[in-house]
Amino acid sequence: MPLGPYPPELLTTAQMARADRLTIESGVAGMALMEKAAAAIAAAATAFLVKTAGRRVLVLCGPGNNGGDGYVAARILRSQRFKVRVAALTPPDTLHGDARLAATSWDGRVEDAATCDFKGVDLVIDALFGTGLARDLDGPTAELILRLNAWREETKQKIIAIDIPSGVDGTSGAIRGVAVQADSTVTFFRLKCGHLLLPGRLRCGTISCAHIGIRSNVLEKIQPQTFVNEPAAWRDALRLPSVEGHKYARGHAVVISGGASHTGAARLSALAALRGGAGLVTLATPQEAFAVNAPALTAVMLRVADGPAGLSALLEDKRKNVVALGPGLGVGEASCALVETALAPSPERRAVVLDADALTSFALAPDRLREAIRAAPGPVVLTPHGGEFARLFHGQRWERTISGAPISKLERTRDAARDIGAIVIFKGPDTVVAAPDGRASILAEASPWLATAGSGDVLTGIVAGLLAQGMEPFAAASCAVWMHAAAADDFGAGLIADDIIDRLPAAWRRLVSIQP
Ligand SMILES: NC(=O)C1=CN([C@@H]2O[C@H](COP(=O)(O)OP(=O)(O)OC[C@H]3O[C@@H](n4cnc5c(N)ncnc54)[C@H](O)[C@@H]3O)[C@@H](O)[C@H]2O)[C@H](O)CC1
Ligand SMILES: [K+]
Repeated sequence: MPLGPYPPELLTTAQMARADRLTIESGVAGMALMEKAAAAIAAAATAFLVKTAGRRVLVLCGPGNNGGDGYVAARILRSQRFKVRVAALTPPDTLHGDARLAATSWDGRVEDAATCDFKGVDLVIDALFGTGLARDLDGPTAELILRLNAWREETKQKIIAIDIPSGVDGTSGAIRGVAVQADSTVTFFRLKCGHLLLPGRLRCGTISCAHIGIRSNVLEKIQPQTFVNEPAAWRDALRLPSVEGHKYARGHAVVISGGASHTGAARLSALAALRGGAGLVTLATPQEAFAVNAPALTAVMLRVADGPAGLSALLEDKRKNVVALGPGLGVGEASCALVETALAPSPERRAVVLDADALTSFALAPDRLREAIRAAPGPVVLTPHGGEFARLFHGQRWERTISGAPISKLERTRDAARDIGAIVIFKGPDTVVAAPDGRASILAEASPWLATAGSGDVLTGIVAGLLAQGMEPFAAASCAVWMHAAAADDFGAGLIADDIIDRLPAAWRRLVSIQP
């Protein structure tokens, strides 16, 4: 369960190391950063121990500066009269730099972590590895982490991780061999991508971010491209209705219905587009499905549009500025032709949202979709889930990075967006949105109840609704993902897709109440 709101930027471990270097070059001592980091950890530990009346802390220290933070936190906690034990992977006199200085500030005993026990311990502080983790953990270190996790499971006692649970790759969220299962993670300056990407996020517990004296202006040099998907990242781009505005000023979205036996999905998208803020929404239906769709619609309008010719005729109305298709559309050549019609060159910068069958229809011919997107006059947003993503982008690099970590969902989405020239919303519990120019956002938290039939159709509609209002496309895609999650969060347990639509006004109210 992460706990927002967080600072907007997300960093890779290399970017964090650069922030650290730039700060030290500007005259701040590395030890001063470490003292502040350790103080934040000690404060989190104290809050826990006071609440539980526990007194006994075990700090597990690794060979680098993460371990250094651990030694300093141990010293601070002992000065507060907690019973503190320190166990280390390597003897303190083998450490270097700030870690060595930190270790000398601890004048107590240092046990061997490989053989230490957890008897009577109320809280473990994991200071084994942080952002310097460079390869998979194995041998005695891996055994220690397995023992630690088993102790937590058995005793229900808690673990606080310094910076990131040891074994989680800060950049990708991958587990490098094994990883600590923390209850709480205290990180510094900015969250790392691996805090929000799965499976890393599930190892962090609640995440908090402490300020340790690194100034935000270092980001001007680092230029992060990845953001937490929270309103701070896109609230300025939101279009709110103006007093003198009319419905056409808020755009007209067209959603394409499937055949008579597959109409529900597109109706969910259409209603969500309206709730997403489009001024008008038309459901374009094949003649054969007209009688099914007509009695099921009220505020959404209905027009017959058979095949590409019917769609072209409908789109002659220049005010129809977004087309969304895919939900319930069917997989095959007929859907490819409809997508190509929606993307066809025209003087208008009409936006297109492609989901579900509109994506799967191109699985055997992704180049054909790429060509159509390249020729499209307006922004294009694709909303694949894992299966659709794998089908469409199967030519992607899947191998590991130089350090051996798997390519993350973030990088795969970014590659896909660049490759196909569209904004890609890669759905899941850690939904990533990426734009062809490299910007990306990661959703911090989503209700597991969102994994329900029709949920994706609703997201497609919200994207269309926001694009219809003229919102900048990357912002619109990120905002749609957030609104979808916020509506689900507002509803709570037992959610079905229709409930997400019903709760979109609550998400709007949250957004309207935030001052830009
Ligand atoms: N960034 C900041 O502003 C601050 C960071 N602090 C803390 O420092 C760590 C990062 O420290 P670093 O020394 O770079 O890395 P680690 O401590 O995570 O570990 C590096 C250490 O471990 C060895 N190593 C790496 N992978 C493995 C492995 N799989 N098996 C065995 N050994 C491994 C590597 O060779 C190094 O020796 C950051 O997380 C913060 O906690 C500062 O204290 C505050 C400022
Ligand atoms: K750690």
